[in-house]
Amino acid sequence: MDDSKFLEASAKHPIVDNHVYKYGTAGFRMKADLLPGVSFRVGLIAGLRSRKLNGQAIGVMITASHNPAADNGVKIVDPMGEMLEQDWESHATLLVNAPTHEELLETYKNLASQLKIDLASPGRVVYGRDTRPSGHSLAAALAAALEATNTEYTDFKILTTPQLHYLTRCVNTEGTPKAYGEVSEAGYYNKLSEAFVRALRGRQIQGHLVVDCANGVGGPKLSELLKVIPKDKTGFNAKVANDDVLRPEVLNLDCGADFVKTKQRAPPNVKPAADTRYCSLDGDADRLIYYMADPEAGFFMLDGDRISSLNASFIGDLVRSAGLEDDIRIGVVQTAYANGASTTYIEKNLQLPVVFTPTGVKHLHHAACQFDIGVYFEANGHGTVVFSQEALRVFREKEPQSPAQKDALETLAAVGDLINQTVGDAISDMLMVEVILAHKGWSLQDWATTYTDLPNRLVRVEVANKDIFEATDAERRLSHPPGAQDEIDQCVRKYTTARSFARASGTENACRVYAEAATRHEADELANKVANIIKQFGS
Ligand SMILES: CC(=O)N[C@H]1[C@@H](OP(=O)(O)O)O[C@H](CO)[C@@H](O)[C@@H]1O
Ligand SMILES: [Mg+2]
Repeated sequence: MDDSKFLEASAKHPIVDNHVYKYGTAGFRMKADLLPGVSFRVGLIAGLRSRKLNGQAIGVMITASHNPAADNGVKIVDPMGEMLEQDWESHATLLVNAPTHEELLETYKNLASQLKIDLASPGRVVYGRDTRPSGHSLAAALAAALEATNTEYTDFKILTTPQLHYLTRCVNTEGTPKAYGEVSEAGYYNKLSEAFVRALRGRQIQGHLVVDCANGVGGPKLSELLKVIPKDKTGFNAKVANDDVLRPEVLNLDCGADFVKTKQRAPPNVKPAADTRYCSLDGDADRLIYYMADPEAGFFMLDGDRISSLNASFIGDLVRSAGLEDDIRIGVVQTAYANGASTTYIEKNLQLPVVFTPTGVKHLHHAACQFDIGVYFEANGHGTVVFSQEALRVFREKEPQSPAQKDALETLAAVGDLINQTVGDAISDMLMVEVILAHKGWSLQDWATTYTDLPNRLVRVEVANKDIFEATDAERRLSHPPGAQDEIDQCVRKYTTARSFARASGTENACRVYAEAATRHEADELANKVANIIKQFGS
């Protein structure tokens, strides 16, 4: 490695003084003007990680998802499309915070020797970005680090986050028995479209679907996909809404999955009509929320918990029809934010085990991989279904004993291709929901009647230092500060069926309080009481 080349490139991409950076749940995410130096340094760490993993390609995605247009973020993707391994988050934090260019070079070399990485060995990085205007210069800063360290790279330009995860896995499995797909954006569309047709098995999708794309990257990408989906074979009639990517100021503004979930209403420019299905993606197309205008209830939302239980119900039935119920273990993974009614429905009605993990999809994904088929979604609509290699092999190779078994096995194999195995993917999840509704012959109303949500409230509480709040038991209880959990427990005990917890956010300097109770009034009251406890302990 050429030290002077390294220092010269680094000097052109300084970090901003007096700012402490931390690799969090969503990588490094903040105002875009703080990020060029960070992006450069992420290039360094991605190159190191690739070299550590024998030259397998590492992915980097430049996006700030549902945040405003002025923000951006840089996130690292491991070879199979998973989130960066946890130990490496602290390496990334260490490297990004090196105060001078010389100290950066020293930290880089120290990390390499500590982790036994040969800096002369080949490294490879692939990257993409969402539609934010700042993405272009952040990609250039990333490329500068890759150039300076002789790391091979491919710029896949504008992509959804899940597309970048898909491509990372494709690059690393190309030409092997585990080949995940063709290494191109077109390959992604063809794979989804083909699996969609196969999963429908001749069924026609009824009615219309309006897709709010949050004025983000999902808009143009969904339009590309719709060009290759055969309408005659699927009946799929989707209209793309909020797909203006030329005006950055409208990105995620009064639209998108995060807006719909947190405001519990449709985007003002989408006026739900009866008999039409609606869904919203977020700014980088990895979250999905469905909704409708119910003739009686008005606006009605079908969130990540509903998408999760719909998938679990469908896949559970298929596994039974295929005669595989004794061979394949299906499990559902949720966080403490999942509505208690969904958990009860999955355990009691669907008879499937539910496991809880801390917030953040990396935790859910990991837990889901412990099952042969693991279904995981956060309530906010981010999630997917993961199939073990063994399960996929059984679907292909098991000798069917009846036409019904054959049908179920073929549907399961198609579903395995349709669902993005690398990460939650709003576009792939949406096709999956459409397939399931077509199979069940369900409208959104039918889907909505599976269970009734418990009234709930989520409150954000500003505190001086959120880090004094430490959680345990899948973040359902506070271990610190001492005494806080006792007070929460006392509060909750005053209600007959209620649940509440508080935790420090992993993405913002604040705490979140969640409460669930038998009535709307009780849920609000409990959330406010617990929020007050957090304020007291946090001041
Ligand atoms: C209650 C909630 O929705 N929390 C979100 C939010 O995490 P916090 O750690 O709560 O800030 O952002 C995460 C990243 O997008 C997402 O995984 C998570 O579900
Ligand atoms: Mg997102």
